[in-house]
Parts: sequence; structure tokens; C-alpha cells
Amino acid sequence: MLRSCTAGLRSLWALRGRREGAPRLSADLQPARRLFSTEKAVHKDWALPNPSWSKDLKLLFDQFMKKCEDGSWERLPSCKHTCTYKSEDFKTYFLDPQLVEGEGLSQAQLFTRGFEDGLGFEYVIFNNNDEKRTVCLFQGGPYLQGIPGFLHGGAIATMIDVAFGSCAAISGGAVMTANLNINFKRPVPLCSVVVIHSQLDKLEGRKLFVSCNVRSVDEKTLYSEATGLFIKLDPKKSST
Ligand SMILES: CCCCC/C=C\C/C=C\C/C=C\C/C=C\CCCC(=O)SCCNC(=O)CCNC(=O)[C@H](O)C(C)(C)COP(=O)(O)OP(=O)(O)OC[C@H]1O[C@@H](n2cnc3c(N)ncnc32)[C@H](O)[C@@H]1OP(=O)(O)O
Repeated sequence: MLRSCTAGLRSLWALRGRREGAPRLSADLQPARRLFSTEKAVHKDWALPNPSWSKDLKLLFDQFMKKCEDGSWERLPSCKHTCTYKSEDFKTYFLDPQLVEGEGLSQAQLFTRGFEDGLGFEYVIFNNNDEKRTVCLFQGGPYLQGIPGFLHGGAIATMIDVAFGSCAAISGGAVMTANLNINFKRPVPLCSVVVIHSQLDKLEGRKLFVSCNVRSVDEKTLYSEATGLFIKLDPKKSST
């Protein structure tokens, strides 16, 4: 495992910076377009295959892209910088305007997209709107190591939070994590692919209750189970 990861690391370095061009979204992806506003069309979509993706990840990606063809599933695009979902609202309601106008945010980027290709979080999220659930395909790279050879629990928690956030945002719009509860059942091998199945269990006023499980590609290994509470942000309230 470690040897293959080292080899993988070498090839990842060789591949740094190379990304496949983002194909045009098909018509059935329009809801995702609406969710993630296209206020800055120049923003690159990172939820697409790149050369660091393993065979497993590419295979699963292709399978889910097929499921998108009838419109039951949609791939959620992912931007690196101002993940543009209603960011204007977010700025207006929750951030100090001086910070927004000034230099403070100029270097801001989504935590999970801040690594070079293949070294950190490689993932794509698919949404099934009718069933109120998402599937996140995640390959955790060598910079996410905790115990040697395995993913750091914080990296798994981060990915669960992102998967939950997307699942909750589908129904709740602008949401924030209020509670995350994770049971780590088996360590996740570094550089392997896991599948995070999330679902909205209950919507109660501004509260969105979600749950997920993290499994191996063959579904035989249950790595983690988690529940989360997300709160739909109240525009009349300030975050500070
Ligand atoms: C961060 C960006 C969010 C905006 C963008 C949204 C979506 C983005 C789109 C797609 C997502 C894509 C990628 C996602 C990427 C990353 C996700 C990362 C998410 C985060 O990284 S996010 C950072 C960590 N997160 C925080 O930093 C939150 C700090 N926190 C607060 O800012 C407040 O705490 C807040 C706003 C949560 C609530 O505040 P509030 O004033 O609006 O609401 P209030 O307190 O009144 O609670 C209302 C009802 O929720 C119950 N309630 C509240 N908290 C509870 C708890 N912990 N346990 C049990 N019940 C709880 C109350 O008991 C009441 O219940 P009831 O109505 O029954 O009385």
C-alpha cells in the first residue's frame, strides 16, 4: 500500500497543474447551475476528472455521469475561489463589509480545493434532488495522511462536512454546520477511493438533519457513519 502510494505520489508530482478542460454542462445540469450561481463564469469547475484520478474514481464518475443522463442525478460543479453559491448574500449578511471590500478575502479559497492535483481532496458530488440525497466520490491524497498509510480523521470529517453541506444546501439554500457527529469504524487507506452516501433525514424549520455512511468502492467496508445538523442562515441575523 505504502509503496504504491509513493509511486502514486511521484506520478502525481509529474502531473501537477494538468487538468482536463471542463466540458459544457448539459441541459439536465441546469439546477446545479442555479444552485451555484455563475456570477463569475471564468471560475473553473474542479469536480471533473484529472490525471491524478485513480481507475476506481474514473469508473465511478462515469457510472454517475450515466445516471445524470435521465435527469434523476446531477453533478455539482465545484469552484475553488468564491464557491459562488449566493456569495453576495453571504457577504451582505455575514461578513464585515470592510473585509469584503479590502484585501482580506483576496486569497481566500475553498479549503478542500487548495491542494495541487491529487495531493489532497479529489472529489465530485452528485445530487439526487427527488430523493434528497447526495453521493460524494472521494480520493484522499498523500497530503491528508494521519496514521502512516491512512487518511487523517480530520480530512474525513472535512469531506463529510462538505458532502453534508451540499446535501443540506439543496433543500436549505445558505446553510452552516451546527453539529457533526462521526463514528470512525475502520481506517481509510491513503490514496484509496471512498463513497460518501448522504441524505436529508428531516427538515424542521431552519434545521436540516442529515446522515451519511462512508464506504469502500465495493461497499464491503463501512469506514464511517455520521450525522449532522445544518442551520439555514437567517438573513436578519448577524454571525457576530
Ligand atoms: C460556510 C458557508 C455557508 C454558506 C454557503 C452555503 C452553502 C454552500 C453550498 C454548497 C456547499 C458546498 C460546499 C460546502 C463546503 C463547505 C461546508 C463547510 C461548512 C462549514 O464549515 S460551516 C463552519 C462551521 N460552523 C460554524 O461556524 C457555525 C457557527 N454557528 C453559528 O454561526 C450559529 O450557531 C448558527 C448559524 C449555526 C445558528 O445560529 P442562528 O442564530 O442562526 O440560529 P439559532 O441559534 O437560533 O438556532 C436555530 C435552531 O437550531 C438549533 N441549534 C443551533 N445549533 C445547534 C446545535 N449545535 N445543536 C443542536 N441544535 C442547535 C437551535 O436550538 C434552534 O432550534 P429551535 O428553532 O428549535 O429553537
